[in-house]
Amino acid sequence: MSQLSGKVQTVLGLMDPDQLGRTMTHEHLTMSFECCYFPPPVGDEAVAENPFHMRHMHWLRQNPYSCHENLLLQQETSAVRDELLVYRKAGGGTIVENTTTGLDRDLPTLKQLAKETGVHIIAGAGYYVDCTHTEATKKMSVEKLTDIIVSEVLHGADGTDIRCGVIGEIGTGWPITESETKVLRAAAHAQTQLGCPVIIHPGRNPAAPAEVVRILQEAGGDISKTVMSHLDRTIFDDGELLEFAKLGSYLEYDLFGTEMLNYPYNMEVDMPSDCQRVKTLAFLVKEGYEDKIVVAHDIHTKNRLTKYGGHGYSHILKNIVPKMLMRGISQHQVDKILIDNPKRWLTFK
Ligand SMILES: CC(=O)NCCS(=O)(=O)O
Repeated sequence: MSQLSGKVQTVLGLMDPDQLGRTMTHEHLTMSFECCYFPPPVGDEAVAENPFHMRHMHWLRQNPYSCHENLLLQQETSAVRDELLVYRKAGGGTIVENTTTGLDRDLPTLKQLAKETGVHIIAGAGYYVDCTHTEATKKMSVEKLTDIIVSEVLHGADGTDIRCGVIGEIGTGWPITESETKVLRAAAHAQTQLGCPVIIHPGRNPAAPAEVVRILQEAGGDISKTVMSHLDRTIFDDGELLEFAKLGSYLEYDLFGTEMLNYPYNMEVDMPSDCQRVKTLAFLVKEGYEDKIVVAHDIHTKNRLTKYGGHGYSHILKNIVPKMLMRGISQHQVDKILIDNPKRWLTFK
């Protein structure tokens, strides 16, 4: 038994899991999403240069990835601080900050935000998707990658003594690349050593989540301590969703607040509305998965902050919870989704 056993690890240190409270399991507070810039539609280049005006709000919601400045969430620490204070007032306790290597992780800023706002912040270890892996990362063995991830949890990351409390979001695409496969194996090996939670960003194909689970399992990973993120843009068929749910990971709906007509990274996808997300949660609850659901907003662009007319980090607590209750999810089940499930997942074995 390690000293982490039975605890959760925030950027301010070890904590009793009962202190977590309501938890968003997938957010970003400071990061860059420049790696995923997507050119604007032809004719919209001028708007993309300077979209932060009321008249461009709709454009920005529809094309969030087509404006370089919108991808620089790390420029908004002051606005994020204000939002976290609102989150606390709205009854929020904890945020799992999923920024890993490749997305400009900034642990000192996370620590400062935790101190200033009283929100518990849990930082992520490991690597984002292949296009952000450096040549050095791509050359590393699984053993070396494992050592780095373990060290980020036990000793601190990015040259600091600030420790990560979760592995991920580990980034994967579709098909999963060789380098991403090595990182997945390393995440599984590190999880075996540490008994810690893991969270995955799957590729944008309905088969991607199950393939990730297969690779993790083969490497000895604990799927019951793993969250599969972004299911709202990945699996659309109820039958396929139930097949995936049987594999035993936590099922994360983490794009609450995102409403867009065209999802640029996969034009086949019709991004669901929040009402459709709630309907899917109610379906999963009815099918017996209330102990496996977790939720979040995955804020990763500026336009989703309230400062820019977005929904902010309190949208689920303020607007989605009442809708869940209206659609037949009980208060007890809501508490499982917001408190009990994240707590179980985040507690080191
Ligand atoms: C930061 C991040 O990876 N967000 C997910 C964006 S996606 O469009 O759902 O893949």
